[in-house]
Amino acid sequence: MIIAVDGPAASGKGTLASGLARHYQLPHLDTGLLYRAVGQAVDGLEDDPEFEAAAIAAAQALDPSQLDNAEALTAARAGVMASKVAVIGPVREALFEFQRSFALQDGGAVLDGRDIGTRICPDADVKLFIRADSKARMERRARQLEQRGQRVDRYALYHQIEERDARDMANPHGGFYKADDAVLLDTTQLGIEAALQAAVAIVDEALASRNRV
Ligand SMILES: Nc1ncnc2c1ncn2[C@@H]1O[C@H](COP(=O)(O)OP(=O)(O)OP(=O)(O)O)[C@@H](O)[C@H]1O
Ligand SMILES: Nc1ccn([C@@H]2O[C@H](COP(=O)(O)O)[C@@H](O)[C@H]2O)c(=O)n1
Repeated sequence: MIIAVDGPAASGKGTLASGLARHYQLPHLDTGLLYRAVGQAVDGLEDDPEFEAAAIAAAQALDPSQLDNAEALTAARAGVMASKVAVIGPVREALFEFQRSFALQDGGAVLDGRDIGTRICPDADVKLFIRADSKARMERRARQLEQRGQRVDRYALYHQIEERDARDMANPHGGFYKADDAVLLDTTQLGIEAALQAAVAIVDEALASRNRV
C-alpha cells in the first residue's frame, strides 16, 4: 500500500506520515529532507552565477545516507534553501527516481512532501492533503524550535512560512496542489493524536471502499 501525504510547511504532514507508517508498519520517507540536503549543499552560493549548476550537481550526487544526519537538515535555514533549489527542474528530476523506487518497494510505503500525490505517486492507494491555518502552523513550528532551545521571533517566523509557501505554490515544476483524489484533512483544531486518528480513519475508509469495488 502506498500512502501519499502532502501539505504546506509545518502543517504536521511529517508527524502524520510517521504515525501512519507506525500504524500500518510501513517504511516512511520525508521527501523534504532530500531537498533540504541539496539546499544545504549549496548554502551561501545563491548569488553565484553557478548556483543552479551546483544545485543540479548536488542533487545528482546526493547520497540518501546523508539523510541519517537529519537534525541539521531540520533547521529553518535548510527549509528556505530547500525551497530555492526545489524550483530548479533538473533538481526535481534528479530526485525523482529515488522517491519513486522508495514508494514502489515490496509492501509499499508512506511518503510525505509537496508533490507525492500529484507527481511522485499519482497511483498511490490513499492520498491525504494536510492543511492548517498559517497562524497554527507558525505556532507549532515556534514551539518545536523553542523545545530545541532556540529563541523565536514569531512575526519573522510567520513571514518566513508564508514566503516559503508562496515560493512553493508558484513553483512551475512543483506539482504542489491537492490531487483531485486526495482527501483534505484540516488539522488547525486537532492535536497530534486526534489528527492521527482522523488520518487512520481516512486510510481505513479508502481501503474498505477499494475492497467493496
Ligand atoms: N496536529 C498537531 N497539533 C499540534 N502540533 C502538531 C500537530 N501536528 C504536528 N505538530 C507539531 O508541529 C511541528 C511541525 O510538524 P511537522 O514537522 O510534522 O510538520 P511538517 O508539515 O512535516 O513540516 P515541514 O514541511 O517543515 O517539514 C512539530 O513540532 C510537530 O510535533
Ligand atoms: N516533495 C517535496 C518536498 C519538499 N519540497 C521542497 O522542500 C522544502 C522543504 O520541505 P519540508 O517538507 O521539509 O518543509 C519545501 O518548502 C519545498 O520547497 C518539494 O518541492 N517537494
